Amino acid sequence: MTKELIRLENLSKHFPIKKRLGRVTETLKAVDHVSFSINQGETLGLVGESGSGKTTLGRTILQLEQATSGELYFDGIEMTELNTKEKRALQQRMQIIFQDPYASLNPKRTALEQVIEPLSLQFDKQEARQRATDMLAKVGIEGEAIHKYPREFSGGQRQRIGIARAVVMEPDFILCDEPISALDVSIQAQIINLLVDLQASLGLTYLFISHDLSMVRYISDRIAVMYLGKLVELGPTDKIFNEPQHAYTKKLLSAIPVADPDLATQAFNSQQQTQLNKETISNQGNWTEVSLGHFVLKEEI
Ligand SMILES: Nc1ncnc2c1ncn2[C@@H]1O[C@H](COP(=O)(O)OP(=O)(O)OP(=O)(O)O)[C@@H](O)[C@H]1O
Repeated sequence: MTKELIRLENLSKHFPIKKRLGRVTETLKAVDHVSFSINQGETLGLVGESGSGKTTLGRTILQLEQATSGELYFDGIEMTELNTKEKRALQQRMQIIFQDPYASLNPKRTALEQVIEPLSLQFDKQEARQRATDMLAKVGIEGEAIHKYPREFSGGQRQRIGIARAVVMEPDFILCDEPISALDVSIQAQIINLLVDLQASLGLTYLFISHDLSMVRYISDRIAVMYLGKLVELGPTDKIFNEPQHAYTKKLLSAIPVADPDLATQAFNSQQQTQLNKETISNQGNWTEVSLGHFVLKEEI
């Protein structure tokens, strides 16, 4: 049975823009009244051109940014109202995989130490070491390699360590923020396959941000399209690619080479999934459901 893990209702994140004499004269609406839900075990692809608000939205969901307004539910709990201790407890269940694994890893720590670190608060030394070693093996870093430093690994191997570090905490949700865009094309598919395997074996839920629409198409059950801080279209992957509705989505898709249709394998169409998102979105007005689970913003931006 499908279970909703994350729900956003009218979530906004605005940044003040300081102009003359340090006075706030304008606001940048990086995320503007965004509503959708993500189900357990699902991969929701998040696309949009640079600056459309994808990373800010992801960071706000993880509570690394404080929402300006709106509601954010994680496993049924409204997160924006929690105190720091309660928030931390929930944040353990959410992790992030960054674009640049080199920047996110500590250059002075070995692969094993990097993965032990988040475990050390929760487990004794021996248990943390065993769990870290097992997780590294799961992502393909084994034997003497676990004692090497980030600079001694290739980009793909470093991303494997970054993934091990995120997954070892047994999270429910992972924000994958451009996890392959810094890697060689030849390595990208391996990392994507690793993410897919881990999702299947551990029941992970992904919000997958990427500029690479072919990859988003391959990995995502549904796709959300952002434009200037707003969600403009949301639907099953095949609908977004084959029958895009919003002018911006059409433009975005027309800018890429036609992706291999064989890659679009995971259209996500369960009735229940549709109902959950219908409820969330229909509250906001101004949306049309063009086909089952496929929503388009009516207003012009
Ligand atoms: N801390 C901040 N302070 C002020 N403005 C910010 C901050 N973080 C992001 N922004 C602005 O918010 C807007 C959305 O940025 P964001 O990084 O979320 O977009 P994005 O879609 O992820 O872009 P990219 O694909 O290039 O990563 C941009 O105009 C950005 O300059």
